[in-house]
Amino acid sequence: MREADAPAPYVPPAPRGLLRRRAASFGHAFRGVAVALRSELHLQFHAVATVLALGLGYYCHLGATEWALVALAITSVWAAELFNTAIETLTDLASPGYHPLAGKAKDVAAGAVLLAALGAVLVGSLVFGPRLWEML
Ligand SMILES: Nc1ncnc2c1ncn2[C@@H]1O[C@H](COP(=O)(O)OP(=O)(O)OP(=O)(O)O)[C@@H](O)[C@H]1O
Repeated sequence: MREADAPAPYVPPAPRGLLRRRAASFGHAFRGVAVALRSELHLQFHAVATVLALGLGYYCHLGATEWALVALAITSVWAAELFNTAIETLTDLASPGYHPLAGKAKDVAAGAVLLAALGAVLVGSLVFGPRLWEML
């Protein structure tokens, strides 16, 4: 069964009150990350890479600016991958059959992930490269 044909999940009524609605929105967002993480192999790879980068950063005693750069690089890749997953899902829903525009949407979304990943490799090389070189 295609994901698009799956029965719609139960959506509870929106909670009353501003704070409860905000809390519910955070819940939806975290559920989105969890759902994508369970289904997307690329995100699971990013999760492992994130743990490794954080561990290496701790080991190398990074400074505040370096931590900021590494954090930005990590979150950029996660954000791009999550947008890519959302676009792929919507594209499969809107265009289950072959369509050049569907292909274009997926290729462009994948391009965003590629650019974010290249940026992360650059940041990682500049921050960790010299330290690892010294260790060798
Ligand atoms: N409905 C479609 N119409 C036209 N081309 C498509 C369509 N679906 C996929 N493609 C082409 O196939 C490529 C791969 O699509 P696919 O949905 O398999 O994503 P993927 O890159 O394998 O990502 P993932 O591994 O996350 O599923 C797209 O980038 C696009 O070029």
